[in-house]
Amino acid sequence: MASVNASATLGSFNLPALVNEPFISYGPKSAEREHLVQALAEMKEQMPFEVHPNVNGQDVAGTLDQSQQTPFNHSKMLAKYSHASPELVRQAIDGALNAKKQWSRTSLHDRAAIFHRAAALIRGPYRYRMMAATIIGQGKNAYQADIDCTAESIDFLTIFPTLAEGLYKNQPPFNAPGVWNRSEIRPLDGFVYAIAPFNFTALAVNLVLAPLIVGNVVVWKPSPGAVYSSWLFNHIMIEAGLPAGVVQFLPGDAKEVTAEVLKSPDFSSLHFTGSTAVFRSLSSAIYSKMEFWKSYPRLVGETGGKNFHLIHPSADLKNAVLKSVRAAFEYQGQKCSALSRIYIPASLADDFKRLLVKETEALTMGERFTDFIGPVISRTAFDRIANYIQEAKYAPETSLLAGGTVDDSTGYYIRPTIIETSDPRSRFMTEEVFGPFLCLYVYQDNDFGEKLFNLIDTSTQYALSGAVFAKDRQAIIEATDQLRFSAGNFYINDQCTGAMPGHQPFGGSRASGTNDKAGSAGLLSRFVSSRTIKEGFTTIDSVLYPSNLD
Ligand SMILES: NC(=O)c1ccc[n+]([C@@H]2O[C@H](COP(=O)([O-])OP(=O)(O)OC[C@H]3O[C@@H](n4cnc5c(N)ncnc54)[C@H](O)[C@@H]3O)[C@@H](O)[C@H]2O)c1
Ligand SMILES: N[C@@H](CCC=O)C(=O)O
Repeated sequence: MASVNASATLGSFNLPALVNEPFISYGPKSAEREHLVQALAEMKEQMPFEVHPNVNGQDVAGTLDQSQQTPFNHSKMLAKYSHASPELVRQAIDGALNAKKQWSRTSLHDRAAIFHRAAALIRGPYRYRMMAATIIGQGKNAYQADIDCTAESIDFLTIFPTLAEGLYKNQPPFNAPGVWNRSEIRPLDGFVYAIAPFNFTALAVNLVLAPLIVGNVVVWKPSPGAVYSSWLFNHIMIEAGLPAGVVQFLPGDAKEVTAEVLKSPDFSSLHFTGSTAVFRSLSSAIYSKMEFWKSYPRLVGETGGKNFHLIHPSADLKNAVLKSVRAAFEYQGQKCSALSRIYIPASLADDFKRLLVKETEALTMGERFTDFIGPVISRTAFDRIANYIQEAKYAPETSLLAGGTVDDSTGYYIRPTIIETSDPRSRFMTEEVFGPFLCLYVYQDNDFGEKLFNLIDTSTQYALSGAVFAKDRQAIIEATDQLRFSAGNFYINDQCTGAMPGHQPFGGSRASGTNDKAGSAGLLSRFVSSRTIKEGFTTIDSVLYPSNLD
């Protein structure tokens, strides 16, 4: 019998106050830029690093036959790593279930202390190593890495304990005389399986931490495109005091690891972020054998998008253009929220396109601090996006406005590309590309209203992120109302990317996911299976009620 953690019984603690992690500028001549330059140089000197699965708190050495290249230069390896075998996956599940006996009894405040300690480690001694790992490994510039692996990761680490405390405090409002009703926030039966995407170090952090803070144990398959930053985060959690086995870090063949995980009847939840196709196939596999599981598995998945900007004739043109360029091309369009289709009124079209193209063509590509654009993540992504752009360039209904060229001689570079189409339901306006590709459609000003809203709402299967740009309040009111189900994150006169935990809880519905919102209390509640306790303080003298008496 595991011992009960005593500290919960010796005080009613308050968590540290929430402070949003500020962004760092990394401006010219700043001290932080110098630190980062040094960390990047050191990492390039030391790489490739060796990464192995980490099970029950130990690295389990295997054959280093996998590699994570840097997308800036495909001849350079950031890390060599080994895959978890099916046998190791089984050991990891057993170890996690064993670790759960104590972790599920550990008080929220002790779990929170580990989270806050990890936040302090990222804020302090690990900041520049995390930055360098995310920049070199995932192809980000300094700003994109900072908002991700430091600011957003730290925000998840500090906000989850506070959100969990809110769940804990959510107690039954009624107590009859002589009765005390209580809700106990138990973790799910079994273990949670987390599968992470490559594009945000912080999203892996979210996938692991949300189940963890409410007492679950997590078997985690990181993305092959983010192995090193993921390993580093796991290492930080261990250094912060996370007990062995609570998180099992399992880089591996996605299908093989998943097949092994789904052989365990103790699988209780899939926490997934990635493409719609993969989440759908996993959901089908899980739903197809419901009688096999010990409980009803919770499926939580945040997936793809075809995100829009709708420009009204009254919009501030410059603001709309500049934010559209950022939304479409920051991090090479490899954000699930990236702008990918834009609707422009005919009255603004010439000026809008002129400025849009000018600003896009001015963006430089490369590895320098001054470069806004970096490479796409991998050879597979490069080939897929390059082929897509080729098809878009030569389709009969399109014309190329900017970009359209690619270069994989050193890294996986694709010029930010803008295509105009005369067919608003063409595949270029409806399919996710997940790269630096923007499709533009010019509508007649008179069509702003039901006809256009209906087009935006029904032309794709996705409903992740979108924005309206207008000065006319009535236009804003109508768009906000009519596009209610077209985006889980809706922006007014702001770009459709850049959601931050605790500010804009993020997620979409329809084919974009289960919309449980990363970094929200709603998400935590998906990993909770509460127990209601009723305690009676009074005794009774008779079986009969007064209504039974003569
Ligand atoms: N909605 C969101 O919050 C959000 C956030 C980030 C990324 N995304 C989406 O993620 C996608 C890009 O990320 P990606 O390229 O890493 O996605 P992906 O679907 O290719 O991979 C995601 C994860 O699934 C694993 N995987 C792949 N095939 C699998 C299989 N058959 N079985 C089990 N696991 C499998 C991968 O190894 C990886 O760990 C885009 O579609 C993007 O929109 C969504
Ligand atoms: N928080 C992010 C989520 C991006 C998904 O990949 C954003 O909205 O930019």
